[in-house]
Amino acid sequence: MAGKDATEALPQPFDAKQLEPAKKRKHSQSPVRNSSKRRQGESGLPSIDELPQPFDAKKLESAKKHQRSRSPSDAPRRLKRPGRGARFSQAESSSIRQRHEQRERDAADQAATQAVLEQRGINDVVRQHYNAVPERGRDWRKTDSRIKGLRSFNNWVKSTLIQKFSPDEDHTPGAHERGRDMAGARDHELLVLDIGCGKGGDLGKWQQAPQKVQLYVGLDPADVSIDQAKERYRSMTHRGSGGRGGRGGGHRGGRHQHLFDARFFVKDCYGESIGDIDVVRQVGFDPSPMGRSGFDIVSMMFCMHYAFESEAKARTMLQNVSSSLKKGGRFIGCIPNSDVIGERVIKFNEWLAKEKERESIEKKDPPPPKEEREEGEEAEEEEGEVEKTAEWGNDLYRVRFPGKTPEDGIFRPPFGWKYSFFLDEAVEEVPEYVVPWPAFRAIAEDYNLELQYHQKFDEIWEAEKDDSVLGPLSERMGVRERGRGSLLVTPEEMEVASFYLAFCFYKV
Ligand SMILES: C[S@@+](CC[C@H](N)C(=O)[O-])C[C@H]1O[C@@H](n2cnc3c(N)ncnc32)[C@H](O)[C@@H]1O
Repeated sequence: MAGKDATEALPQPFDAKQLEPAKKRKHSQSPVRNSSKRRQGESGLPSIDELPQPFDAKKLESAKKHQRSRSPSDAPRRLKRPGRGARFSQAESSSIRQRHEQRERDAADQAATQAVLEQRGINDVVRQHYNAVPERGRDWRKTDSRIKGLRSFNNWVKSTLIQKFSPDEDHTPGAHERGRDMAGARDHELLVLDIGCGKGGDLGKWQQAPQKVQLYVGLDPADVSIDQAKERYRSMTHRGSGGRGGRGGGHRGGRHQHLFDARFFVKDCYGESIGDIDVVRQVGFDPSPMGRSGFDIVSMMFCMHYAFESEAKARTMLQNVSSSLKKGGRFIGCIPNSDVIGERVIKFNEWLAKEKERESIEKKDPPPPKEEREEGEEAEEEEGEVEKTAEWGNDLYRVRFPGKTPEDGIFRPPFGWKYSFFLDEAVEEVPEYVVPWPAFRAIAEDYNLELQYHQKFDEIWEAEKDDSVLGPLSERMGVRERGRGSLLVTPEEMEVASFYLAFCFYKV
C-alpha cells in the first residue's frame, strides 16, 4: 500500500496525452531503457524476493531454515524432561509450550529481519530514520521548535532556488494567469520531479512557483514519509488553492489558484533506475544527451549526500537525474558544503598533529609519578589512548567522523567518506557522506549537467535578502521581522545553515 499511487482518484489527473508531441519526438531516440527492471513495479520498495544485488538471498534462506528448524514439532521434545512435566497439568504444559514456540518464532523472525537489514545496509538505516521522524505539524514547527529560525531559513533558501531557477528562460511573469504569453502562445506548465521528497514539505513552495506546475512527482525510499506526503497533498486539494490561506501574491508572477497533479512513489533513487516508474517514462526518461522530452526540473533538497556512499550510487543518481531531465532542464538542490567540512578537518588534523608531538615529547621526558600529578593530567592521559577523530558542532548540531580524515581536507577518492550528523529535533545521528564539490561537478559533466549556480547558504542570504520578491518572502516565512527587521535566525542556527550550499545545473 505504501508505494501504491493513491492519488490516482484525485482531481485534475495528469494526462500523458498532453505530452504527445514530446513523446513523438522521443520515439526516434530510444525512449525506454531498463525495461528489464520494469518487472519490479513502480509502486514501492521491492519485495524481499525481488531485491537487487546487495541482498543475499542465501542469508535470508538460512534465516528461514533457522526458523523452520525451530518449528513447533521440535519443541515438545524439550518439555519431556523427567519429573518436570509431571508437575504441570496438560493445559499448563500446552500453554508453556505455546509461549516457548512463540518466543522461538519471534527470535527467528528477528534473525531473518537482521539478515535482510545487514544486506540492505545504509539504505535502511536512512529510510528507517526518516520514517521514524514524527510529523509534528506546521504550528509546532513555527512556534515550539528550538530550531524554528533554521527551519524557516532552510525553507526560504529552497523557495529562493525554486523562484530563481524553476521558470523557463523565456517565461513571461504572470503569463500563467492570462493563460498565454506575450507572443500569444500558451504558457508552458512545469513538470517537476522531486527526488528525496520526504514528507512533501516542498509541495507548497511548488504551488507558489513563478511558472505554473502541471505535474509534481515525488520519490523517496521512506514509505511512511511518502504516505505523509500524499496526505499533505490531499489536504492541499481540500483547501482548494493549495496555498496556506494567508499567503499573499507578490512572488514572481503572482498567486495561483490551480493545484497541480501530483504522484508519489516509494523508491530508492540511488541504488536503481527510476526508469521503471510509468509516469517518469511517460514524461520522458532518456539517457541519451539528445533527449528533448523529460521533466523541466529535478529537485534534490538535502538528500543528495546519501548517494555519495559509493561511486556506483552517485553515478546511478546522476544517471537518473540526467535521464529524467529534458534538454535545458534544471537540476536544483542543497547539500552539505565540502569546503566547510574540509576546513574543519584540516583544523582538527593540525590540532591532532600538535597533540601527538606533545605526547612524544612527554614520552621522551616522562611525566611525574602518578602521586605527584594533578587530577586533570591523569584524565587527559587516559583519554589520549582512544583514537581521536574529527568532530565539531554547537548546541544544535554535531558532525562526527568515525575514522581518519585527510590532513589536507581533500577527500580522495570522492566517495564513501562517512560521518554522522546530528541535528536537534530533525535528524539523529544519521550516517551521511561528504560530497566533494569539485569531484561532483566534474562527474556531473559526464551526464551533460553544466554548473549554473553554486552558493553557500549564508551568501545566499546576503545576496537575496533585499530582492523585491525574496526579501518580503523572507519576512512572510519568519526569517526576519516585518519591515526589514532583525534576523530571526540565531547565530547558532546560522552556523548550522552555513554547513550547506545550494546549486543549479542545466542539462545541455
Ligand atoms: C533531510 S530529508 C529531506 C527531505 C526533503 N527533500 C526536504 O527538503 O524536506 C532527506 C531525504 O532523503 C531521502 N533519501 C535517502 N536516501 C534516498 C535514496 N536512495 N533515494 C531517494 N531519496 C533518498 C530520505 O528518505 C529523506 O526523505
